[in-house]
Amino acid sequence: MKVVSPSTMREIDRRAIEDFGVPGVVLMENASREVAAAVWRIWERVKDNRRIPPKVAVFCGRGNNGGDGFGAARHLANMGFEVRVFVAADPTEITGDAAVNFEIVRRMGIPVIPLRGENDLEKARGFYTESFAGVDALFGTGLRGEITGFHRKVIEFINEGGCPVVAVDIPSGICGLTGKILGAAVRAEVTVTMGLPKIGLLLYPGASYAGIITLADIGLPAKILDDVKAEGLLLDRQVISCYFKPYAPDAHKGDFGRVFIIAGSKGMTGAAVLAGLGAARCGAGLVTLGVPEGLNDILEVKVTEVMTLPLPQTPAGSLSIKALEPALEFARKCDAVAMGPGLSRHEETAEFVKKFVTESPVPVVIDADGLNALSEYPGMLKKAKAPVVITPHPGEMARLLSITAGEVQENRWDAVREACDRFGCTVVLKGARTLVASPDHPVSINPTGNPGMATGGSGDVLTGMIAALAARGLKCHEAAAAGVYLHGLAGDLAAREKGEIPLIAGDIIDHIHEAFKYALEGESLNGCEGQAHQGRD
Ligand SMILES: NC(=O)C1=CN([C@@H]2O[C@H](COP(=O)(O)OP(=O)(O)OC[C@H]3O[C@@H](n4cnc5c(N)ncnc54)[C@H](O)[C@@H]3O)[C@@H](O)[C@H]2O)[C@H](O)CC1
Ligand SMILES: [K+]
Repeated sequence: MKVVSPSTMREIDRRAIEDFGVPGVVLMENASREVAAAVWRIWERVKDNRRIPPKVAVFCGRGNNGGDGFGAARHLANMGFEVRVFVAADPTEITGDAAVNFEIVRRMGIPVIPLRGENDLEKARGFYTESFAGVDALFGTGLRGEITGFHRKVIEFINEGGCPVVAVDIPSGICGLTGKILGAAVRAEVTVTMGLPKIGLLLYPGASYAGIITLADIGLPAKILDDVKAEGLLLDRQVISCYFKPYAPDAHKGDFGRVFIIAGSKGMTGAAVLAGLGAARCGAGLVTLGVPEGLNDILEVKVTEVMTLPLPQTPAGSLSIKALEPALEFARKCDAVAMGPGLSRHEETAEFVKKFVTESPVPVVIDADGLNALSEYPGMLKKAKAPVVITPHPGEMARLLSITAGEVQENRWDAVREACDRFGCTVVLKGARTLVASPDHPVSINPTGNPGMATGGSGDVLTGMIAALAARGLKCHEAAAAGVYLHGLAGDLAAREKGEIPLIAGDIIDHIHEAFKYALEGESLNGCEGQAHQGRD
C-alpha cells in the first residue's frame, strides 16, 4: 500500500478539489463520518459497563483537522451520544470548511467549550473523565514545528483522561513525515487516517502513539491515488506475493538460483550456518558456504542441505586475501552472493571484502563484518560492478554515514534515503519498522517483526534470505523487501509459539516455511498480520 508524506497528502487533496471539483467540505464530511464510526466501534465494545447517556469529548483545533472533529461531533450527536466540543482555538480563527462544520455544531446546540487556559481544562475534566471516548482533532497534516505552551497542556490533558482516544488523521503532535514527537503527542487507541497512511504513523515513536490505524476512504478520485508518486510503500502480502511466480511443473534446482555465502571465521561458524539455512529455506536451488579452510570440516558436519567451499585463510582463522581469486571464480557460477556474517574484523579479511565487493560479477548482499570492512570508505560501494544490497543495523548505518546511532534512529527515514543516494545501492536499515531504500523506488516500510528478534544470528538469517531471493531472480529492491517481510513474519510466528524472550535465530529459520504459506498462499494465521500492523512500544 502506498504511504505518503503530509505534503503529498495535501497535494492529493488539492488535486481532488481543484482538478476534479470535489468540494473540500465533501471530503471533510466523509472523513468525519469515518471518525464517528470508529468511536461507535469503541462504544460497541465498552457499552455493557457504562451508564447512559454515554458521553464523548471532542477536542478540536482551528484547522481542517478540527473541521473533521466538528463533523464527527455532529454524527456522534446524531447517534445519540452526549457530545461536548472543546475548542483549543479562538473561534474567529476558524475558517473555510472547518467553519462550515463549526457553525452546524453551534446551530445543533452541541455544547462548544473554548479551552483558553488551565482553568478551562479543570472545568472540562469532569465531563472528560465520564466520557467513554475522546476524539483528538487538534492538529493533523498542518502541524508545523514543536507544540509549545498551552497546546502542550491540552495534549497532556487528553492523555490523562483514561479513556480510549480516536485520533483524526494523525495523533496530534506526531510529525507525519518522521514519526517524531513534536513537543508532546496524543496517545491514541485508534487513528483514522484519511486517503492514504502518512509515513509518520508507521515509524516509531509515531507508530506506538497511533495505535490501530484505520484507513478512511474519503472519496478521493481513484485516479489521483493511482497516479500519485508516493514516497513510501507499506509491505503487505499483496506486495510480496507479486514478486513470486508459481513453480513450473518441470522446474529443476538450476532454475532457482545458486547462492554463494561468504561467511565465518574461527569462533563464528554459527553465523555462516544461519545465513546458509536462511538461504536454503527461501527456495535457493543450491547454497554454498565459502569459509576459511580450517573450518570446512566442522561446517560439513553442521550443515546437510548446504555445501561448503574451503577458501585460503589467515593464521587467525579468517579469510585471507588469497581467497579473492577462488571466491570470484566460484561467484561466476552463482546468481547472488551474501557476504559478511561472522567474517571477523581481521585487516586482511577486510581487504578481501573490499576487493570482492567491487569485482563481484553477481549481486552481493553485504552485512555485519562485511559492512565494517567498508565503513572507512563506503563510497567505494558505488564502484561495484554488480548491484549491491547493504543491511546495516543503526550502529553500522551510523558508521557508514559518519553520524551517531542516535541520529540515525531520530530520523530513520532520512538516514536510509541518504545512504541510498550516497552509495547508489539498495539499503536495508534494520530495527523496528525496517526500511528498504533503493534508487528510483519508494522506501518500503516493513510492518512485521518483534523485539524478540533482536538476538544474535537474526541478521545472518536475513542476509541469507535476501541473497537467496536475489538468486531466484528478484530485483535487489524486491529481494530486500520480500526478505525483510518474510523474516519478520517468521519471527512473529516463532514468537507466537515460543514467546519473544526465549526466541533464537534458529526459531526464525524454523518458521520461514509458514511465513511463505501466509504471504503467498493466503493462509490465515489467526490475526498474526493484524498484530504485526499494530503500533507497539
Ligand atoms: N484539505 C482537505 O481537503 C482535507 C483535509 N482534511 C483534514 O485536514 C487536516 C489538515 O488541515 P490543515 O488545516 O491543513 O491543518 P491542521 O488542521 O492540521 O492544523 C493546522 C493549524 O494549526 C496551526 N499550527 C500548526 N503548527 C502549529 C504549532 N506547532 N503550534 C500551534 N499551532 C500550530 C496552523 O496555523 C493551522 O491553523 C488533515 O490532517 C485532515 O484531518 C480532511 O480529512 C478532509 C480533506
Ligand atoms: K489529530
